[in-house]
Amino acid sequence: MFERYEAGERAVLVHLNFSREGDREDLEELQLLVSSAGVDACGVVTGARSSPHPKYFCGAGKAEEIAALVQAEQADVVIFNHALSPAQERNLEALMKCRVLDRTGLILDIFAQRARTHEGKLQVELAQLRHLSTRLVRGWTHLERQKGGIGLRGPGETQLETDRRLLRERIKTILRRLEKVARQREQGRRSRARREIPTVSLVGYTNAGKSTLFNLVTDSGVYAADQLFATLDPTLRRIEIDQVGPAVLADTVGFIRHLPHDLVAAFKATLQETREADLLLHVVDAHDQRAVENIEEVHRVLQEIEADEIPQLLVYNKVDLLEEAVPRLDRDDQGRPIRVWMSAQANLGQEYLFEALSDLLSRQIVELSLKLPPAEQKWLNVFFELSAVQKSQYDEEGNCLLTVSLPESEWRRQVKASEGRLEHFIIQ
Ligand SMILES: Nc1nc2c(ncn2[C@@H]2O[C@H](COP(=O)(O)OP(=O)(O)OP(=O)(O)O)[C@@H](O)[C@H]2O)c(=O)[nH]1
Repeated sequence: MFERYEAGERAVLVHLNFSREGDREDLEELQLLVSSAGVDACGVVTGARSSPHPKYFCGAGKAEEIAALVQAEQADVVIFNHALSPAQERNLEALMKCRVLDRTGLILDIFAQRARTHEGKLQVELAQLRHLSTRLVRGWTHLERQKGGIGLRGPGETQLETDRRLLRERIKTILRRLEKVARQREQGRRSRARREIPTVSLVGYTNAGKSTLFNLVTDSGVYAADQLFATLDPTLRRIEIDQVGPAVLADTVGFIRHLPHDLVAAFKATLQETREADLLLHVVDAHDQRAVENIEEVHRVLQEIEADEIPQLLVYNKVDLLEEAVPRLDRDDQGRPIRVWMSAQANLGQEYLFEALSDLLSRQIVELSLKLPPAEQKWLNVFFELSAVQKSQYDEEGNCLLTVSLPESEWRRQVKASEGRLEHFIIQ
């Protein structure tokens, strides 16, 4: 993984409006991302365009304006709140005489700073190398060799061919290692399923307070900071829940608007943990004016990664910042917990969270009687693997009569895997 980061660098931010809706927020988010990277924004250039310009992304006049600001402010880097093509980046760097970074590059740098686990680091490096491989061109890297810092792209142009080969080899090695890590993780997941330990995943918009909540609940030292993406890797801890016993709590990376799609793919394994969860704790910053939009955005992403059918508990965090709200647990008409109001930082309302966890997870075990015809008895192995079989016997026709007990979410997953057939074998 590259160490490309230097705190205290001065950046000029560029944000162009292509449509009116949401523009202001996008710029705010860029500013958050930049401060999260430890960079000082020394100027902002905004503008409007109907479509990107092929040479500089912005128009030539706007590019001159940015270059003048870079000069006046002695900026180290220019950060575009957009996706630039490699050619645009090169053209801009030649004109600005400083490093130019696009939104993907910036987010990658933040990921690189924050990755802690082996798998997370490999994923970040892979995404960085892929981003870099499209940008490794003759006559371009001279600027990067002068000094370190964000946006440093790597090897020099005289080494171009060697660099390309090394890059390909490195990518292959990382892919092999990632495969191995994924296999190990899958084994871990299976053995958890065998022991029937439920998994609870924290999800939520970035900066909602997931890591703080994770620390409070598990009493461990996961890094929490008032910065975006303080969490990159799913961090797993065991917790004890009344009437349920042990459960695994997973902290995951925060969601963000307009996360470049190739980054979502790069972090698929990070999100994998979320897909396999029995329950999602959807943490919301109750004090954020955009709380409702953030909830919608998280739902949209969960849908994208096919985690939207997993039961969810909304955790409205940071109630200490609200005048009217007090820690409490809201239930629906059937008495099912739907919302917890608490403060992870001020340690308020933790008991409501545990009450809801106990209630939701103990409700989730289903017990079913099934009659599997001879042609469908591979399912017996599946249920044995999951330690779900309570009783099994055969009748004269060779049907297997069995009673299974397993988490509702696991049952739903198996029904899906059987394309719905399993449901026809239930006997009342
Ligand atoms: N006032 C207040 N601040 C909180 C509370 N919980 C978390 N914070 C603060 O909110 C900021 C973000 O918290 P994190 O726990 O890092 O948030 P996160 O959701 O894990 O963030 P990402 O890793 O970016 O996804 C930190 O400065 C916390 O101290 C709370 O209950 N009240």
